[in-house]
Amino acid sequence: MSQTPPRVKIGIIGGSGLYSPDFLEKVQEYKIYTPYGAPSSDIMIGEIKGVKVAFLPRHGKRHSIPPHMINYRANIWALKEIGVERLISVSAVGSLREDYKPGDFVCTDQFIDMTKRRELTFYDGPVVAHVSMADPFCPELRTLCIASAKSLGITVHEKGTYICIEGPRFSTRAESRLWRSFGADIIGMTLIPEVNLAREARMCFLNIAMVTDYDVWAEKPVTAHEVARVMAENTEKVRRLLVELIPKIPEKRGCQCARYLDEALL
Ligand SMILES: CSC[C@H]1O[C@H](OP(=O)(O)O)[C@H](O)[C@@H]1O
Ligand SMILES: Nc1ncnc2[nH]cnc12
Repeated sequence: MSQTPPRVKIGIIGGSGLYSPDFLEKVQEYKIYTPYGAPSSDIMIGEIKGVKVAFLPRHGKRHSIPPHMINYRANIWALKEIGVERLISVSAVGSLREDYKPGDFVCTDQFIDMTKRRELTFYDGPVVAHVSMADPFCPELRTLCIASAKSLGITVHEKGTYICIEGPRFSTRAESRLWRSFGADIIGMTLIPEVNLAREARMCFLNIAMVTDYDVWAEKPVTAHEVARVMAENTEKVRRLLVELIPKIPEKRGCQCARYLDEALL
């Protein structure tokens, strides 16, 4: 393991089924210390077509960390520490509507937070921050992601509201019907507080959601094994999308993601 990590502007947080950066070249691992403790694993840094990329599996390399126990603050802090400005999070999600089918991708554009007991901010006082979350995802990265998916022939839904539940259990049928009535399109357990913390860290944030199941509003209840199986069948598409997308990301940011914090601090 190397000691001092290089500066890296693009980061990926892998979710269920995406535990290794085997789509990167020249990968090296770095241990990063944070004031919040250890991130989910060592940070792996490699390259795609000459572009440096950091990779971190949020559930750990062997999926040993459940969604409610992930140290989200340590993960975002560690990525910020090595220079990450643009963060791509990959998630397995259930579908809450018929036309978002298992195997489809969703470029998430909104979220609803139903989590209950997570550390939601880097600003616990005395410095107080209320960041705007009206538009939580980077418009530049979303446009590039949608274009890249289309160019590869991957079915991508250009919008989707992700409802984040506390987990680790799946929803009841009544809850699943309720989430649908809220207007949510997809469901998962990990977007919150990753996306909030990334904004507080002045990062651009993109969520690539891969539909693995129809949750439980449809007839058959979802199981963790089903999610893992569908994700395993589709991770190759995720890898191809990342390899297509990342070299297209411009060096300079043209969005306002880095500036939201300026208007948030009291
Ligand atoms: C393995 S089933 C539920 C699990 O899968 C999703 O993980 P991720 O968002 O990291 O891809 C979901 O949020 C749950 O954590
Ligand atoms: N149906 C579902 N509910 C919550 N998280 C999920 N991750 C994948 N499928 C899910």
